[in-house]
Amino acid sequence: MVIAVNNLVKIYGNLMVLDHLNLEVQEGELFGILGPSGSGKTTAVQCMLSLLQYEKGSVRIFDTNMLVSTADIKRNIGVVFQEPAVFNELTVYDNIFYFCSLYEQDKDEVERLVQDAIRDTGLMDYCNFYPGKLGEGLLSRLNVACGIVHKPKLVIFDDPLGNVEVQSRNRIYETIKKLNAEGTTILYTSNCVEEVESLCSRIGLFDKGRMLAVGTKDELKTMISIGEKITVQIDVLEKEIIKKIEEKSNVCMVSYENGVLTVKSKRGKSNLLPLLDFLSKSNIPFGEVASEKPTLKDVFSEITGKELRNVR
Ligand SMILES: Nc1ncnc2c1ncn2[C@@H]1O[C@H](COP(=O)(O)OP(=O)(O)OP(=O)(O)O)[C@@H](O)[C@H]1O
Repeated sequence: MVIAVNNLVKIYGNLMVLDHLNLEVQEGELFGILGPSGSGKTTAVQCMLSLLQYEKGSVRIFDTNMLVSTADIKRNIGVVFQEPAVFNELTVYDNIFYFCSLYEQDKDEVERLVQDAIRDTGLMDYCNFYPGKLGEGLLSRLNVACGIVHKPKLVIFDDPLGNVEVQSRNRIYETIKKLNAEGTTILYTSNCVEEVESLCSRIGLFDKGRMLAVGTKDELKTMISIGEKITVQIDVLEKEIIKKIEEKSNVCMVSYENGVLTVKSKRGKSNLLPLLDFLSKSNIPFGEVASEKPTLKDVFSEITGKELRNVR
């Protein structure tokens, strides 16, 4: 176990931000914490790293109690927050060099690690730039490079991307996947479903400071009742027909808005062919048809009743 969080409680005034949080991340995992804005993700990360004090509970990282004074395991942890933590008076190269030298004394080794980080984050053409001259995407890449340059065994990314443009976003995803493939354990927090779904091997659905469900994306999708979502374009649909569709076995939700019929059905046999057959027999002309499996967004909203942000 690389991270073991046990019954963590953090209170601000009357607000219990972390409500007996439990979390286990195993060696080699790319574990995602998916939760809406304000659910307590950053607070959880800061408590885990002993950057914040908490009321109750314990945090063990690499089998050691994580305390403010626990300096020796910090060498093995890299942290990337969304807000870039770099020096504006140092160039891109010097920033990465500085952060690496905090952990590594051997100059040649530092040089080698810095070159690796520059290559992995695609900053080769920007080594002599100052952070103030970089756009948001490149600044984010520099922030990542500074957090991972010393090749820690665990990297924690706390919603690192904000509104970063696609090219830098994809570059950072590639960097994270490569780190993980090389054996680095990763904890990644986000409120973006697509991001967590495509990156993470195991995901914890998180709200109000609690872990609601944990599993692979496929495991999480089997936890809800919806098995299939069908959408059909129909210009005009009478209420009577909608009622008949609602009455069909296996159907759990029907809506008709802006010329689109949506039918959600329970797991089991697909409803697609019977539905199209029913529409044809009822002489209802229809256009484009789509059938999709539930997404993590559906899982989250069924468990919490809340919507999560989708693709950025
Ligand atoms: N220093 C503080 N004092 C009081 N309340 C705080 C403090 N820091 C955070 N909070 C509150 O704790 C809750 C959780 O905040 P936190 O930043 O951990 O959430 P988050 O999930 O990381 O959100 P986001 O994705 O927007 O960063 C919020 O309601 C926030 O207002």
